[in-house]
Amino acid sequence: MLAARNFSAARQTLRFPRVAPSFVAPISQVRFYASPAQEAVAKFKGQKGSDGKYTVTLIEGDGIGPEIAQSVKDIFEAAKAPVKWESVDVTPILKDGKTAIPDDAIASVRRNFVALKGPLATPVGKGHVSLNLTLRRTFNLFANLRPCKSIAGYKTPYDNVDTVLIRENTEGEYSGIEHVVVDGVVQSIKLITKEASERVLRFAFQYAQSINKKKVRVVHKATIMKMSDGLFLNTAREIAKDFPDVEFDAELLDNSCLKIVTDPTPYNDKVLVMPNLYGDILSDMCAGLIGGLGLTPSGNIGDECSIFEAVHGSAPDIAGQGLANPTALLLSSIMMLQHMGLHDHAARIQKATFDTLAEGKALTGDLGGKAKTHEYAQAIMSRL
Ligand SMILES: NC(=O)C1=CN([C@@H]2O[C@H](COP(=O)(O)OP(=O)(O)OC[C@H]3O[C@@H](n4cnc5c(N)ncnc54)[C@H](O)[C@@H]3O)[C@@H](O)[C@H]2O)C=CC1
Ligand SMILES: O=C(O)CCC(=O)C(=O)O
Ligand SMILES: [Mg+2]
Repeated sequence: MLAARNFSAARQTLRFPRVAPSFVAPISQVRFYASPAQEAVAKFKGQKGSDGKYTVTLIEGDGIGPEIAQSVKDIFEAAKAPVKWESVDVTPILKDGKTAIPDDAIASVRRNFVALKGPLATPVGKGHVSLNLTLRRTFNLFANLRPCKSIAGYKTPYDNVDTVLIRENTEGEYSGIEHVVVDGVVQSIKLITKEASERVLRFAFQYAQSINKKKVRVVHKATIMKMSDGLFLNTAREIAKDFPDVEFDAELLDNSCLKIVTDPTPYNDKVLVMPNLYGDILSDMCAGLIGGLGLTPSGNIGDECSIFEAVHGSAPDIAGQGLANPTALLLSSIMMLQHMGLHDHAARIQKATFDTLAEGKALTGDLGGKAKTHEYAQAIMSRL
């Protein structure tokens, strides 16, 4: 028992090593999601309404979803962001025997071209397939962009983490194609296609160029999955020829994990691109380097529509208690504003957020503070 308590105390110290905000990098000017690659790949097609606002689909999600979505709505209102939310219900329906997203929700995203999404829980073992994956597939959101940057003022073992991870978002190990071969033997199929690989790899190179990262690195396990990861890697080698000014190399996934947690700084000049599950796992790992899942945003990018969401899930352990950190969803909404070309609003909200974090007076519990979700949001709003 004592050992368990000591372990828990040590873990708290490791996870929440707060110090005075001595480390202040010029992060508030950083654009998480630069637009040039977006312009090339998936230009935002939404139009302002007669009220001067863009309509954005809002999927509040499960667990902490409604709490963090409320913070984003409050902050957008305080910042006078020209956004009108259209809330939709994505409780799954059965269509032709398969789990599907309700038609109204699909129509809303198609009409608005952009959505902000809270986390959606997936039952373990039995039950419906992941609605997150279903959404990504429905709208062909082929690239999941997951930037992860140190937060000024929040001290972690590494001060200057700046990883950019791009995850193939529609197939791979997430395909969910499984069957029983015979009793006691199941098979799960990792599906990799050249078409989906090409799309996400091309996006990775374009994105690297647009944010002035010099290198693209494929993270893979083609030593073991010679055909599937082999196809992904070989496709990357082909695509790399179209981008002679971007250096290209590859690394085995297990080695990447070791190296990133040992010292993430050599990854600052690279964009990492990889099959679906590797990106899922590595992005949570990278979040751990900067203070946890409360801080990392993402964008699911497609040709037509794009959906922005936090890297984290529904956090059932803290749901409904006002303990959630809304920063990850807020940074995702900032990526969304940038995607929509609303750069001034994005920059204002981003500055207010990073200044609040750097000051350190109103932090949520995951960052070692005592503020409730709405109190932290209020602190951001007071700077707008
Ligand atoms: N894109 C999505 O919608 C995702 C959905 N999920 C789903 O979420 C459910 C829960 O999954 P878990 O493994 O528990 O992962 P999780 O990401 O929900 O939570 C992991 C840990 O991080 C903490 N955490 C997460 N977000 C936080 C925030 N904003 N502020 C403070 N602490 C935060 C949680 O309290 C928990 O201790 C599952 O049903 C899973 O399928 C998981 C990941 C992504
Ligand atoms: O769909 C899910 O349940 C999990 C999704 C996930 O972990 C992710 O998108 O990072
Ligand atoms: Mg995940």
